[in-house]
Amino acid sequence: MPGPPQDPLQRIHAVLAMGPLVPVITIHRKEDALPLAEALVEGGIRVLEVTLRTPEALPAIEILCKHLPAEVVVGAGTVTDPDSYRQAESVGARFVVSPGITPRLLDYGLRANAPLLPGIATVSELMLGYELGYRAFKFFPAAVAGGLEALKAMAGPFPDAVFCPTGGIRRDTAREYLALSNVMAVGGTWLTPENRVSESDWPGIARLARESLASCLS
Ligand SMILES: O=C(O)C(=O)C[C@H](O)[C@H](O)COP(=O)(O)O
Repeated sequence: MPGPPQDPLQRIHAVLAMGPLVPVITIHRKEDALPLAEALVEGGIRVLEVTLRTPEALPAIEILCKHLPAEVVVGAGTVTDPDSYRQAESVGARFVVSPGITPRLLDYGLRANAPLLPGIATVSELMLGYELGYRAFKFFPAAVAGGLEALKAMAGPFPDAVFCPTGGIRRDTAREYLALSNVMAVGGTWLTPENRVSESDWPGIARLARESLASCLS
């Protein structure tokens, strides 16, 4: 049997194929990282994106990579330049998500250990990535950048491009995005509501994940 794909451009497809829902997580208290992630995993989530928006993010990624089961993939979000990309890789991030693209970021992603899911909001941005060989993109901010109709339109000229729309997606709209043939997964913060995290309501987080997955897969 062939092993896992070596090319970062293919490896990001393998990450997106692991689970249809990607929680976008911001960690404010380091001690929340593991119980929060374990609750999501208990609810059926297999891919986690921790945003590099707080000083706790890198230590949190390191903790999660060390303690979560190997079948759970932890990546870094809000990566905007090669320096933060390198930092994310150095703590074990298995993939990297950017909200947008820059030439330096796209170039680094071609050589990186952790594959890149580059963020695009327009066809021209998609084409910049496409020209370098990227075929999987974060579509951000999905709801305001054209939502379902934009993704349907992109399938015409770019039938082999796949997307993880993120931004403004909630439990009731996730299902509609996932029904599109070019959407492999959807991301969002709705899976980790701030009030439940601050109250350490881990059973509530697990339940929300389970219910969201069930409503997307039914
Ligand atoms: O930080 C990044 O790299 C981003 O691209 C932004 C996140 O994906 C959105 O903040 C999702 O937020 P919601 O719209 O609340 O689901």
